[in-house]
Amino acid sequence: MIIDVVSIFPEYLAPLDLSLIGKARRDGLIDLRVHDLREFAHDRHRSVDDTPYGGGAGMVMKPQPWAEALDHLVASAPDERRPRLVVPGPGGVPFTQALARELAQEPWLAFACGRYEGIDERVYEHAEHDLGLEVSVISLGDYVLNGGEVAVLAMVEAVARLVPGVIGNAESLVEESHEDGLLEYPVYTKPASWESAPGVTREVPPVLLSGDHGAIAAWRHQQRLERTAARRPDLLHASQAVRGTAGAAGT
Ligand SMILES: COc1cccc(COC(=O)c2cn[nH]c2)c1
Repeated sequence: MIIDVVSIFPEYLAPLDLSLIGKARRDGLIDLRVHDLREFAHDRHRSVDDTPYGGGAGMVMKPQPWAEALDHLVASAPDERRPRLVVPGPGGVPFTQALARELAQEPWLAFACGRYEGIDERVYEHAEHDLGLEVSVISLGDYVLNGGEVAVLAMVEAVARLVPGVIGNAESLVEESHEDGLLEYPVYTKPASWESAPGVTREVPPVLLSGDHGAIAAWRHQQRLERTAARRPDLLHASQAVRGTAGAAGT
């Protein structure tokens, strides 16, 4: 998988050199390239933003530097291949584990890190209609960051770890939160009996020490249901909603 990231703060993406993602890059599983948007701004101040037409507070990112950066990425491709363009933004579709799985199937992703009040809309039009890119505006959540870099760190980590070979134990990818619509069960490790404070001992649930794998699986599933009901009832209702409509249709 090829991942390009364009940002006015390329050093923000340095953490992607670390740990599992860094190893995946060294192993050649992921080819990640970070580009400084200012390389494509040619005026004396290498400006990438200007005041918004129509008025309003803040600044908007100019179209030309972005268009030149995207043109450069596409031109760098050896053949007709095109990246899928992802623009993290508060106005995007929700980033979910399902969308991470979808992006992990893409051979080439390009992330555009917006800042200020956003990127001139004509950049999205240029990418889609002049470059023929699929453009996805994706939101991490309903809050506003100063720029897309932090969102890209999260999205790249969520996507890259799904690329075969990046995570050694593929087993651990299966039983995770959101893989099947439920949150994960509580986990424990040694010691079985732990003195958490003077005179206070905390035990591991006995079922987990029983060796009865059926009982353990049942307990874990029950824990997942209880946690999801408590913390994410929307996830439960979503699945019930689907069942409900199916039920209605089936009546
Ligand atoms: C594309 O233009 C902009 C403008 C401003 C900030 C950002 C960064 O993204 C977010 O703020 C965000 C991402 N998910 N939830 C919030 C992008």
